[in-house]
Amino acid sequence: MGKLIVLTGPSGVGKGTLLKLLLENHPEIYLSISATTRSPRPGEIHGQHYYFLTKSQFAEMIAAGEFLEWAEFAGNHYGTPRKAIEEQIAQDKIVLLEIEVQGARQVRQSFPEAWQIFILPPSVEELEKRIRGRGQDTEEAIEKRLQKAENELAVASEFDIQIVNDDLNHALYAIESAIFS
Ligand SMILES: Nc1ncnc2c1ncn2[C@@H]1O[C@H](COP(=O)(O)OP(=O)(O)OP(=O)(O)O)[C@@H](O)[C@H]1O
Ligand SMILES: Nc1nc2c(ncn2[C@@H]2O[C@H](COP(=O)(O)O)[C@@H](O)[C@H]2O)c(=O)[nH]1
Repeated sequence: MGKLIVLTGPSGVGKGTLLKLLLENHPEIYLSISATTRSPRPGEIHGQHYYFLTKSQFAEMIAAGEFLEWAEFAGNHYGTPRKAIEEQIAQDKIVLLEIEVQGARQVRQSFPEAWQIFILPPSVEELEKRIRGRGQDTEEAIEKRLQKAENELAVASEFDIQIVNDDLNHALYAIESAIFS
């Protein structure tokens, strides 16, 4: 059987940036594509970055039990489609989820053998700088995400390992060591 790795942590901490580098180094890793009711950001493609769904399509998937986990985050819904994950794990693959904290907690319940990595910012000030610097969210969305971050950072110790994303390459190396050692 393969293994399930969960990358979690507050919005803007650099999960997506680290993931991209990780997949460049290890193309054999299968990255789960989430569903969301959020609108696409410029350049985001349906079926590649997310499955962009309407609220009713998302609700239908919940009702049909098609999510491994799902959560409401900063005004939108996000969920991990179950089928692809189960298929890839059955094929012995390393499967990676990049999800927020409530979803990661659900995975802990349903998939206790999953290895959960929490990414921390060097400071809250730096986290805010990164979310703002990304320049892709409205002021309202940024405020919601920063508020959420406070509670998320408080539970970092629940997860198997905590990695500070200060220097990008150091953080990447720490993730690779956690997954492959
Ligand atoms: N180590 C780092 N040092 C400086 N800037 C960084 C670092 N890692 C990521 N960033 C920058 O921080 C911003 C947010 O990164 P990213 O979008 O990867 O965060 P995220 O955790 O995936 O956010 P979300 O959960 O909202 O998708 C980006 O502009 C990225 O270039
Ligand atoms: N619980 C889940 N969280 C998810 C999933 N896919 C992404 N996310 C997390 O949502 C926030 C916001 O993402 P953004 O793309 O709008 O910036 C971020 O923390 C993601 O990790 C999912 O399937 N389930």
